[in-house]
Amino acid sequence: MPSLSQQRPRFDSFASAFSSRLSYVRPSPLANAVIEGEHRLPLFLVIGAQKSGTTFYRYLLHVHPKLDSATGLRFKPLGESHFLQFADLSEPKLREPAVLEAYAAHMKPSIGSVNDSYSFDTTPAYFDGALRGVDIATRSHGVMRGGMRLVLVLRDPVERFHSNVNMDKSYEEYFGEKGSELGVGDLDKFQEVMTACEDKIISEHEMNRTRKNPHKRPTVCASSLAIPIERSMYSRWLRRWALLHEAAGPIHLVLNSDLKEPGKVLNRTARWLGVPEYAEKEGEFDKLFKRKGSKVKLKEHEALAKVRSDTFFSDGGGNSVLRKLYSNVDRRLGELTGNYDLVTMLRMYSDATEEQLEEVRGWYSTV
Ligand SMILES: Nc1ncnc2c1ncn2[C@@H]1O[C@H](COP(=O)(O)OS(=O)(=O)O)[C@@H](OP(=O)(O)O)[C@H]1O
Repeated sequence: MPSLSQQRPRFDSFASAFSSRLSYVRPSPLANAVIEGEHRLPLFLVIGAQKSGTTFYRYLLHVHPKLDSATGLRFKPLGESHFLQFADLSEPKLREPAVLEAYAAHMKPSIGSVNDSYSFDTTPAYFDGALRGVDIATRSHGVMRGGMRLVLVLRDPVERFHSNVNMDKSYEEYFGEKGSELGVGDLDKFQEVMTACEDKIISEHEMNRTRKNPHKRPTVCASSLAIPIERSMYSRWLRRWALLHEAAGPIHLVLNSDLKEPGKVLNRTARWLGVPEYAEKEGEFDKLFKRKGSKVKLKEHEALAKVRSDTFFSDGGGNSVLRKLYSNVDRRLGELTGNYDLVTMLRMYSDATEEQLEEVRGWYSTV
C-alpha cells in the first residue's frame, strides 16, 4: 500500500481542483442561519452507504431533546429529505433565499420538539452523490457555507451487501430469482449474486472510463448494491467529501457496530456537536430497539454472520471465498480508479478512534 506521504500529492491535487470549483459556489447569505418560524436548515448531514444503520441512528439522535429529526421530508417513512439530490439546484441557485427556504421546509420541526432544537438531514444516498452528474458535496457546501457538519455511517461491506440484497427485490431484474430474499440458508446464492455483481462493477467502470466520463453514475446494481462494498469507492467518495469539508473540522465517524451501544454513540455525537450529553431514561433504548424491530433483526443478523463466518471466514489461512472476491474487485478497481486506502482517509479526515480504524482495517484484512 502506498504510504501516506506518497499519497499526499495526489490528495493535494484533488484538493486544489475542488477549491477552484468552490470559488464559484459563493456562500449564501442565509447559510447557517436558523430561519425563524417553522423552518430551519439542518445543523448537520448524516451520510453513508445504504443499509448501514442510518435509520436507527436517526431515531437514536431524535431521543436527544436538542436534536430533531424533522418532518416535512420527501421520503417521510425513511426520514430522508433527498433535497440536495433531487431538487433542481444549479449552483447559482444555491444563493437564492427561496431555495434555502425550500430546503428548510423539509426540516420542519416535529410535534413537541423544543424551540431551540437543531434539525438534521439523514440521507444516506448523499454519500455516493459525488459520483453523480451533480456533486452533492459541492451543493451542501454552497448551502451551508462550508460550516456543514457531516456524520459518516459505515458498515462491514459483507454485512451491508447482504442487507442490501435482501432489501431490494428489484435486483431480480438483473439476477433473476437469485437476487431476492437471500436468507441464512442461501449462501451459495449469495455468492453467485456477488460474483455477478463483481462482473458488472468491473464492466461498468471500464465502460465509464472509456467514455471519459468518470462522474457518470453506474446504472446497474453496482450503484447502491455492490460498489459500497468496495474499499476504493468508499475512499473515493470520502475523499471528495473530506476535501470539500476540510476547513470545517473532522467528519464524525459512526460504525454500525457502535450502534449496539446506543447511549455511548449518542453522547459521543452530542459532544461532537457541542450539545449537552443525554442521560438515558431506564430502558429507553431497549424500547427504541423494539420500536424499530432492530433487536429482532440484529439477532437474525448475528445468526447469519455466524453461518457466514463458519462457511467463508473460518479457515484462518486467508483462503476465504468472500474476502478473495472482495479483494479481487478492490485490486482491479484500484487499477482503474487509483488506490485510495479507506483507513488512511478516515485517519486523515474523520474523528475515527484507533478502535474504529482497527475494525475497518479488519474488513479488508487477509486474503
Ligand atoms: N442498533 C443497530 N445496530 C446495528 N445495526 C442496526 C441497528 N439498528 C438497525 N440496524 C441494521 O441496519 C440495517 C438498516 O440500515 P439503514 O437503516 O441504513 O437502511 S436504509 O438504507 O435506510 O434502508 C438493517 O440491517 P439488516 O438487518 O442486516 O438488513 C438493520 O437491522
